[in-house]
Amino acid sequence: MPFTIAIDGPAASGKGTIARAMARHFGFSHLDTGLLYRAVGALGGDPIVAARGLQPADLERDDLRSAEAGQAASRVAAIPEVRAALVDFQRRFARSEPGAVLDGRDIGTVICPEAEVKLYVTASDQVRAGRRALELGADVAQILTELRERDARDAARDVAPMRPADDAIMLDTSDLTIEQALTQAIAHAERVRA
Ligand SMILES: Nc1ncnc2c1ncn2[C@@H]1O[C@H](COP(=O)(O)OP(=O)(O)O)[C@@H](O)[C@H]1O
Ligand SMILES: Nc1ccn([C@@H]2O[C@H](COP(=O)(O)OP(=O)(O)O)[C@@H](O)[C@H]2O)c(=O)n1
Repeated sequence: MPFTIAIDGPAASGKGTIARAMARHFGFSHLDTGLLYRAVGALGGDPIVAARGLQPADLERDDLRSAEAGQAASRVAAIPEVRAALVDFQRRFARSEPGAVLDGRDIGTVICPEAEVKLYVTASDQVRAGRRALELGADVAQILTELRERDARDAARDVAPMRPADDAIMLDTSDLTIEQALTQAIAHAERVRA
């Protein structure tokens, strides 16, 4: 039976960093599900058509990491038909052998409610904006506004809103280094696996 690790949380909380490193640690596959929504937003045109026809090459575009692509992703991610078109691919990926790590907003609640490990990664708004601003070489105040707007939209939408699963372990990385956050995340998963 494959082992699934579901990691959710708001923008720039550190979930991708933790997901990638956990996948490396356990020898699992990793899927950054935010990239699916970023690609649908970046493709333009009818987002439902774009989601239904999404190709692996669409995830390789070099314009997916920008703040604009994040906003476009968050808008198309509120469309039920867009989300529905992406479910099967994510669920299939989650069953990769010997295991998979998926990070996003609805992995523990909707995509993989049966995941063996569920983490909800958070950090204060200020810390998250500081990290993302550093990464993008952008203005912190502007990034803070963008993150808050996106988080509010992601949490308020009717379909698969961003929220911790009832059985998720909360991990606040505000005052943790990447190594400290990772040590806690791996320790939890090792306990579940044992
Ligand atoms: N615990 C941490 N301490 C300091 N910086 C972190 C931590 N976790 C992540 N980062 C940095 O913050 C930025 C955003 O992290 P990322 O994993 O991309 O977040 P998310 O996937 O939640 O958007 C990256 O530059 C990453 O190196
Ligand atoms: N499982 C997911 C993943 C992302 N998303 C949407 O896609 C947007 C971009 O996600 P992301 O994970 O790439 O964003 P960051 O947290 O890296 O900034 C989010 O703001 C959500 O609107 C989603 O709705 N469900």
